[in-house]
Amino acid sequence: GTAQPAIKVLATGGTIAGTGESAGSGAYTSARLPIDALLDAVPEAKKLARLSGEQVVQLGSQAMTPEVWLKIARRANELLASPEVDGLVITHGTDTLEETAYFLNLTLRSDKPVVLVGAMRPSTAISADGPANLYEAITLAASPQAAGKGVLVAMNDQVLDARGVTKTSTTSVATFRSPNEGPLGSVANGKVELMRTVLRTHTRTSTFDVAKLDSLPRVEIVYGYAGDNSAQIDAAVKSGAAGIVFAGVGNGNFNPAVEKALAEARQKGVAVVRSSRAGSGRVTLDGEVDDAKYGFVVADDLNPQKARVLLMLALTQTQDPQALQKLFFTY
Ligand SMILES: NC(=O)C[C@H](N)C(=O)O
Repeated sequence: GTAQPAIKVLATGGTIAGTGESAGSGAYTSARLPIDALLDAVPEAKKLARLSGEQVVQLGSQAMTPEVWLKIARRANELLASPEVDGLVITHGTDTLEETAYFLNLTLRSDKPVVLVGAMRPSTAISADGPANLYEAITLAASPQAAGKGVLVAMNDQVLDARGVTKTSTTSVATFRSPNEGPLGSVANGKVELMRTVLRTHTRTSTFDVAKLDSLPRVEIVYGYAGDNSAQIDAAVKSGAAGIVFAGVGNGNFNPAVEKALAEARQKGVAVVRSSRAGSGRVTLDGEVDDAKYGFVVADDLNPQKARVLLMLALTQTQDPQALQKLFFTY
């Protein structure tokens, strides 16, 4: 028969590599088990693919940074360029998994499958979800159906796209959802069923190039609320941020004090993107805000943390509000 696909598993830490003192308690430390121990927990996966592991970093994803995104992206691009590698699985903490997934979706230059996976329960827990999730991620990465769809996430039997996926529960194993478009399909019992595809630009046809980047422009997220006094926006501008993503109320809205502070930020050359704290839906150009007047950009349906990822990369190409807006309608 045909040779099994060669799947490389890159490990970065998270609860999937976590261990606790006892199976029944919630207390544990993430990012402790090495990649070999994760693979040893799913011997069945050897029937699906020729597997090899590599530890890239070892951290709880609450400690993830843009520098580490760049490191993972560079290593992933090297591996994807090799004829010896047919697909990648990346183990990752769930807290910021969506940000790394979207960053890689914008910066990996390949049609080969790339699947991120994590766990909500540490390896020592009763009904740890890590081994099943890892088995499903390997199943997905070994499937031709996963090719050309951008970076994917496999968790709890679902396949989600990097752009849409977000963590919605602090503790549930069903934490990952795509609130606007839903999952792409399912992966369970060794079978992949994808029901839709991804139309926004990603991976191979993305124009963002991490090969020449040592760092990314700093972008702050500011959260809107009733009675918002703009203090956080002023602080972000004063600290020298290149951009601000405003997690506005409703359709990316704000009160007059915030409007004034964001207008002043624009005058100082700070890029301003309006996203929403609402959790789903898109921020539109035709709502209550005159974006053209100030040179604000709308995040479309990217949540604030995803909008920040795109703005960091977009600012490496342009600072022009119209060009930035075009990127937010493309990726
Ligand atoms: N479930 C998890 O993986 C949570 C952990 N704090 C992390 O993101 O690394």
